[in-house]
Amino acid sequence: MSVRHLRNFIGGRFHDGIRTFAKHNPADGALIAQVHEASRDQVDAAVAAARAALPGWAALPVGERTAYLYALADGIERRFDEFLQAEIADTGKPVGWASQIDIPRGAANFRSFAEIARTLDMESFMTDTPDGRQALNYAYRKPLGVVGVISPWNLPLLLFTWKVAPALAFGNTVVAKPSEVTPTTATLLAEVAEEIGLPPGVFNVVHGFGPNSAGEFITTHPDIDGITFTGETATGSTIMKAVAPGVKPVSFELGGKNAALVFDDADFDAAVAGVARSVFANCGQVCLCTERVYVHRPIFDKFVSALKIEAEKLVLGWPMDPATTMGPLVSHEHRSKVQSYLKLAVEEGATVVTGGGVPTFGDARDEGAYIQPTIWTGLPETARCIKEEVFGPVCHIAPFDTEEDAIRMANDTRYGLAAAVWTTNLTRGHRVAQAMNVGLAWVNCWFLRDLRTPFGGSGLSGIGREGGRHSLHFYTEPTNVCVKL
Ligand SMILES: NC(=O)c1ccc[n+]([C@@H]2O[C@H](COP(=O)([O-])OP(=O)(O)OC[C@H]3O[C@@H](n4cnc5c(N)ncnc54)[C@H](O)[C@@H]3O)[C@@H](O)[C@H]2O)c1
Ligand SMILES: O=C/C=C/C=C(\O)C(=O)O
Repeated sequence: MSVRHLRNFIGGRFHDGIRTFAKHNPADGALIAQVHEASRDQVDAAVAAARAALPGWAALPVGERTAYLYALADGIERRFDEFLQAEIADTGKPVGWASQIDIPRGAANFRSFAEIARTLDMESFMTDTPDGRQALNYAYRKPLGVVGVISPWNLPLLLFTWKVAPALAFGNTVVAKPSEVTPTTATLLAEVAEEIGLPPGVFNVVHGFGPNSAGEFITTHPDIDGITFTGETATGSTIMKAVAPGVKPVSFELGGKNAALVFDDADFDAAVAGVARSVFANCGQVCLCTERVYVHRPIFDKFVSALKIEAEKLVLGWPMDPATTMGPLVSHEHRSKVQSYLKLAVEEGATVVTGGGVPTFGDARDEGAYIQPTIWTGLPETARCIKEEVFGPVCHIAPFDTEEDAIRMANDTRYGLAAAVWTTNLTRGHRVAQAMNVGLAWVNCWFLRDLRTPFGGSGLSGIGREGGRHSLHFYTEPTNVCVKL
């Protein structure tokens, strides 16, 4: 594959950066792109372009504004294969997953938020007044303004568009920075924006890193009105400090240490298949992935054996091979982090049921960032491997005796993102799901998404919710108008 140059998209035009950095394919280490890092001046220029474009974009009739979003969705689909190849080369994720999840959701995010923006109602109240008359209150919503979007590497296009789409739909303009680890599909989206004639400055893409680079330049910029960020909890904390002087609103989707609870009344095969998916999908690199599995004691041994079989069935192949069910981790740096947990788990006393190391292939994949799917048992609930997010294809399985124990153990975390409950007892399913201290509780499924629902987490997993009208709340500011009648 030829080496692409990924440039910054500012004010509707592509610009070289101050320097370039290399982007490698995590499957075989091949150089795939030179990325143009934006300077502080270029981030300033992007913010200025977004500010200049804001009044015109915000004033467009909603039908005209959303027509651009539908065109962006169509544009992604027109270049589907190019987006797909780029996402796979950047991340190493299997073609089966990327073609069903990442790229379709890129288009769906634009369509869904266009639909939501077109069909919004408005909050209003009739209020009795002391003189026996009435007043009409209504919450008139205006765009937040120039929104800074900072996104991670695990679902690059999906998570980038999950924020860009609502921001644009509700009349904001955007300065967005994709992860330096996965910069390509954001650049392709900028090309689509250019192709469809999106007004210059409405959507700007700058490349770079966090500290002392585009990430920090965005979050500390005085003329940005709010920041929406998905990534690590520690980065969220840094960004909060950066925006504090300007008291800017933030929306944070951060890490997780998500539990799956498997009851003895579950459909056993469905639970095994579902947990295998929630642990190993995308090589464990979805914020929603399960890393702690709690299983009812009567079926514990049987479940551990069955999940081991599922893990060992995974095909660690080339990402573009349709038979591949697990690709490499996103980078060697990330693999080093995951490996440090594989080592730590053993030091902490884990029994390694399967995996625990790096596979060898005897071909160019040995230069890649592959890791074995890994299952542990036997760790105390206080172990670091039970408390800290690994973000790899790993889980610990522990037994529980009662529903109360399961709920207590699942909730014993400072994160609060997602949980999955496996049971055929519907009452129990609702009860346990409602008892989970998380933003997202699934029953007999996982990562089943309706884009109108609130998405996000509590505790260390984030601040606020996005999705449907929850996105409206972040991306707009209401002016309550009270009219005495
Ligand atoms: N809750 C969710 O919805 C969700 C979704 C996906 C990923 N995640 C989390 O994201 C993490 C993995 O992603 P990652 O490693 O790319 O996260 P990360 O925090 O390292 O990086 C995310 C983005 O922040 C930028 N950044 C880093 N430091 C910055 C700084 N000081 N100022 C401004 N920007 C900065 C990076 O360049 C990147 O674009 C995991 O913890 C995962 O759980 C959460
Ligand atoms: O890695 C985190 C996954 C996030 C998923 C979404 O934001 C979504 O499905 O909208």
